[in-house]
Amino acid sequence: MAGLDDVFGDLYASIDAVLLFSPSGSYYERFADVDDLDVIVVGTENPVNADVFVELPLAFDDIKERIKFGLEGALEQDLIEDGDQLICATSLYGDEIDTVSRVRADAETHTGIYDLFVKSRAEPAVIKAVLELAIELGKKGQKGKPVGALFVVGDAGKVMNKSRPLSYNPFEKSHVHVGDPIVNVMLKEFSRLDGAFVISDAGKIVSAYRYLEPSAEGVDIPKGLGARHMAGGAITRDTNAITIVLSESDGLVRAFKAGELILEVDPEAY
Ligand SMILES: Nc1ncnc2c1ncn2[C@@H]1O[C@H](COP(=O)(O)OP(=O)(O)OP(=O)(O)O)[C@@H](O)[C@H]1O
Ligand SMILES: [Mn+2]
Repeated sequence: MAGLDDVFGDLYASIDAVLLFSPSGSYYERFADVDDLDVIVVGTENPVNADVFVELPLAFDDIKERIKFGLEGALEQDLIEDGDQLICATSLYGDEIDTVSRVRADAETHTGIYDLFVKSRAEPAVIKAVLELAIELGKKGQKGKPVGALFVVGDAGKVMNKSRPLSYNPFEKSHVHVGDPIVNVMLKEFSRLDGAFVISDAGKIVSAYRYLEPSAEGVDIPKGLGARHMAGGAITRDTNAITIVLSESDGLVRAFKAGELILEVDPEAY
């Protein structure tokens, strides 16, 4: 009788590496005995202490996004090469790995999502904290109503030079950083009001209520989005900041870098 290997064996025949998405310790250890196999662990954290690790900024509910980010990170770190045949083992239905996909590494589908976190001026942890905040704000809104918000992260001096205050700056003399629970409450309160938050490379909140005045020439943002997104996109071309924008109208969180839309996530999925 033919075994299942005859059918599913093609899936893992002559692959170049295995990407394990958030494996448990025991699952990861089972790969130690497999000869000549490159194992890459991908996840928001690395509790198994894998030497070869790609960090995800988010758990990515959408499996395609998760794999895309993992591959992009692995390519950037030179762990895999364009054209490599890979097995991605991840979880779809629960916490355990239950899904195996065979994919080909394609350097051309580069979205910039890995660069956004790892190669921006601001610290990756700061960008991640702001992204989480925007997602949380998008999920809950302000007293049940949808809210919009614009966070400019990194290169704060230049961003301040390309913007002006709309109101008094509640962060003027404070030394507060993103990620601090108190700050999250404050930011949510202030996000009801106009303008942008300006955050430094290290996560210090420099200002709220900034009206951005970048040159928007040649900046392309998706149709249907307005001034907040235009300003949010354009400031990332004029400076080395990245922006995270929560839309009041469609509820999505978007990230821009170098004038390009890099990431679009639905807060409801997290
Ligand atoms: N240049 C700017 N700098 C900072 N904030 C801005 C700027 N332009 C607009 N905003 C803010 O964005 C808010 C919404 O503007 P608008 O509806 O035109 O943007 P949008 O891109 O459609 O965003 P949304 O999807 O949230 O509606 C404004 O009320 C204002 O607070
Ligand atoms: Mn609008």
